[in-house]
Amino acid sequence: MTTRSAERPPPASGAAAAAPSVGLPSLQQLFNGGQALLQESLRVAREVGPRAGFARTLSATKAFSETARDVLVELRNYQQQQQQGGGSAGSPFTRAALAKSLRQLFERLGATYIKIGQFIASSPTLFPEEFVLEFQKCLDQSAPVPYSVVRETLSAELGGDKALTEKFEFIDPVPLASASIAQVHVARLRATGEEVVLKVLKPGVTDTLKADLGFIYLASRLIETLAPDLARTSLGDIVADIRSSILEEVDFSKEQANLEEFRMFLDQAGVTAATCPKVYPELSTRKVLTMERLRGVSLIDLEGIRAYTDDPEGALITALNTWSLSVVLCPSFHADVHSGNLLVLEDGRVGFIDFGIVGRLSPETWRAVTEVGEGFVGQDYQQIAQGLIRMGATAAAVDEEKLAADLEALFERVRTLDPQVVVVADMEAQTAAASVAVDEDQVTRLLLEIVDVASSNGLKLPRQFGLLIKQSLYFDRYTRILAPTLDPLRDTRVNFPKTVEEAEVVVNSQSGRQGSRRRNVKRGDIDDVIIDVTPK
Ligand SMILES: Nc1ncnc2c1ncn2[C@@H]1O[C@H](COP(=O)(O)OP(=O)(O)OP(=O)(O)O)[C@@H](O)[C@H]1O
Repeated sequence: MTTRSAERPPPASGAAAAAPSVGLPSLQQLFNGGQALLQESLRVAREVGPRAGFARTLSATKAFSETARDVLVELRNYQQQQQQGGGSAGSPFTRAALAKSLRQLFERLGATYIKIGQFIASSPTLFPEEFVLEFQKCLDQSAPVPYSVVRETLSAELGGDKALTEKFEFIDPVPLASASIAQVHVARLRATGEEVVLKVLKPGVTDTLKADLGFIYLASRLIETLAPDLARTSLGDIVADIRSSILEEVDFSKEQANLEEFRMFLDQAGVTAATCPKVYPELSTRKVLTMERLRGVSLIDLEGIRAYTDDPEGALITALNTWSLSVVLCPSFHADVHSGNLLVLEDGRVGFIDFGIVGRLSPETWRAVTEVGEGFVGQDYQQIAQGLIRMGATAAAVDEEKLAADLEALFERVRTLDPQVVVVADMEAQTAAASVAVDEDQVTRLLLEIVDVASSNGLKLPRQFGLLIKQSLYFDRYTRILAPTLDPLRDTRVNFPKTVEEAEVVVNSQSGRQGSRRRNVKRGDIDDVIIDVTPK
């Protein structure tokens, strides 16, 4: 991850920086900004290249016109209903309707925009509720590319056809999974007979990303130039954050590093009941990630889990303990523990997969999170309020008492939430999937409520906090499914270490070892920045 300052585009020479507090830019500012923009445009155009840029423009035009057509149809239906005196159709002019059209457009625009959609979905501290909820539905399933194309990438990345045949005894031409950016194939290593999976970047993704991100960057600069007021809402920061987060996901060497970091943490903490795929660095590049295949079932597949362990509750506690220990002891934490990424393996261990999105916390934020956690355990809402105030950014003083009261009311509601949103064990696969979707939607709604309480009290919370809480809420849901009678905050089998020292005590008591297992944690270059989207 990068810091905001490292990624932030340089200010247009004078235009944005010297913007007046209200009104239109002066001619001189427009001239300066325009010049800078022209230079940027030429640079981006050079980076993208004429072919990629042209092809992208064509496909984007098609996506825009399809979406415009859909919006027009909705508009016509709405008008007809209004004329007939009916009123069941929702107005196409609401923010929710706009969010829906935008989500459909993003799906049509493909990889970059699907990733942006996912970024919006996971950033309730940044975007309005309607958009966060709508973009949860952003589908990341795309048609698989033919194996011959995947094979070309594998060959180019791993040393040619001959090397492929030497290294792999078998590569399954039918993909295990296919998403917008990557496709996953099962394979077997010739040398050891080990079963692996190959996560392969789809061809053309990088060109599309360059073209799209270049366009988005230029659009944000154009807005900054034309509307200096908006420039002061940190638009550049948001674009920079989106850009760095997307680029991280398509560079598999980053995911490799995240996996290795997590494995090292498991090893040093002596965790044996959970694992993540081992990476084969000699068979991995920026476009190909070769890793151990984990065989198992999703953490919410209660019936499937029972085939591997007679203690589903124990599996959940292992997942929970491992994840919370990693937040404290590992430089990064898994920031996408949705049900497809947490497995119960055939040998009963818990498997974490997909480390494309990770979070990192600065020491300050971690201290504040600790305070919030302590307050939560002791139901001390004053303390939770203090922690939130410490980690957030405020323009004016926050009324601590009122924030504490609002939080108490919110958590009361959370506790009494309808617990019947569970996946029934013997459901047909499709029905089960639908239930889970509802479940994940609830998780997001809860998070939005917390963010809402904070912002209605004048607090802006860092994006990393949103990521952290979202994972906690996922675990809360899994508890309702796997261990409805478990109270994680009071059960002595569940550990929530609040500091590195406490985490080490947990580790030592589990392993019977003494001494410090503290990693050389570098938390200084963390990007838990607060991005302010409110016009000042
Ligand atoms: N190490 C592994 N062992 C077994 N299956 C795996 C492994 N890695 C990935 N898969 C399978 O491939 C699918 C896609 O992998 P992954 O989640 O890493 O890709 P992704 O592009 O980030 O997908 P998504 O956006 O759905 O999370 C997983 O849901 C899982 O079914």
